[in-house]
Amino acid sequence: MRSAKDFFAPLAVGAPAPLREIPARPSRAIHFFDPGNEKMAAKVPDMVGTVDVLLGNLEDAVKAENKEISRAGLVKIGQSTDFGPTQFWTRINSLDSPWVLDDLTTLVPAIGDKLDVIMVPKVQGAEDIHYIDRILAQLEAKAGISKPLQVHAILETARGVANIEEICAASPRMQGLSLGPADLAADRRMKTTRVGGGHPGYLVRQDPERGEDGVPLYDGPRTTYQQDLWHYTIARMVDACAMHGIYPYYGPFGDIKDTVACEDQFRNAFLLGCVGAWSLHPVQIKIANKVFSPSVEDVKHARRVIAAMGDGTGAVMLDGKMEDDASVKQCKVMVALAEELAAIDPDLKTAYDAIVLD
Ligand SMILES: CC(=O)SCCNC(=O)CCNC(=O)[C@H](O)C(C)(C)COP(=O)(O)OP(=O)(O)OC[C@H]1O[C@@H](n2cnc3c(N)ncnc32)[C@H](O)[C@@H]1OP(=O)(O)O
Ligand SMILES: O=CC(=O)O
Ligand SMILES: [Mg+2]
Repeated sequence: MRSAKDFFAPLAVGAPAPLREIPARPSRAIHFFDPGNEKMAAKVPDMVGTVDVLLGNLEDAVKAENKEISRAGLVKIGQSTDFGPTQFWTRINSLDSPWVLDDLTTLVPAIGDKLDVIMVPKVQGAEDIHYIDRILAQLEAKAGISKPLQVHAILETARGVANIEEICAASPRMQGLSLGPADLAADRRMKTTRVGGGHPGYLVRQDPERGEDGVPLYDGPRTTYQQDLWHYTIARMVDACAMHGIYPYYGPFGDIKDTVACEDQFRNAFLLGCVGAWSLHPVQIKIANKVFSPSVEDVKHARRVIAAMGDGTGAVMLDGKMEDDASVKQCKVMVALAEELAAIDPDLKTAYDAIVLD
């Protein structure tokens, strides 16, 4: 572990100084595209400004024989696109793969000044982040890059979950974590074959009714309630990220056609503290943008509480409910997010500006 005094020192002579704080940039949808797929790649320039993050994916979902084509496609897109307000990320291949070294040594010199964040899959522990941290510093120094690249780790191994705090704390480059439910399910030997989302078998059942003699009637009808397979991991990820000042994200939802369940999964993540989710198909961008933007009703309520609370101390009654120092802090989280999003999303700005406090 590095000492506190050299934590923010560059790891290579000539590399940019690490960031002291990770900027809170809107990232409601991290939209995945394969830069080697001509049809998808052709859509990228027109998607700028419609999505918070465009991510050129080089890892899983890119066939082994296409890895070089996708990498070259990403360089071309990076060099020829003006990303404006949209962040530009990539997901590199895993650290044990034959492609990752070429990913890094190609991408950083060619488009390192355009890339905001490098997503690293299958991170197991701090040692993986330390490896990336040093090599990025060397490549940034060689390429004369002035803005440090940030690093995002996918939480998709059991060891990664066990080491989550040390991963978050491993480098000042750490921007956030995403849940990777597909690889994590495989690594944990969970018995779901889905890419994220729920499972009808993971449920609790209503207690049986009792007869007049008090004996349970086990053969009567009983409602079942499907539970969230990912609750524990998402909550753990949110705490680790909040503790380290970085950002948690829900990952992929593979049932592209089930837009309703996708919205539910994203909303659960939003309510628990995530700032965004992955979009695998254009249809999921709209869902993420909606879910991860506070509703007009929530922003209105938050503003009313803040107004009613004056200096933010004490307790008041509003609509029959007690509000105090703690609830005003919750409301400030909501309003701060609304303000960040309004700054980049004109429709949201109009909707939030139209709020009139009763
Ligand atoms: C577990 C994990 O690691 S998840 C992360 C890795 N997976 C990914 O990145 C998957 C990314 N997405 C995809 O590959 C595709 O969306 C698929 C395979 C899921 C579905 O693809 P398709 O069957 O072609 O979808 P569909 O027919 O609805 O596509 C409609 C149009 O949107 C385009 N499109 C589909 N997905 C995307 C995308 N992610 N980005 C941009 N355009 C897209 C298609 O090229 C097609 O274009 P066209 O109208 O010009 O023909
Ligand atoms: O990479 C994502 C996953 O779910 O696996
Ligand atoms: Mg994965």
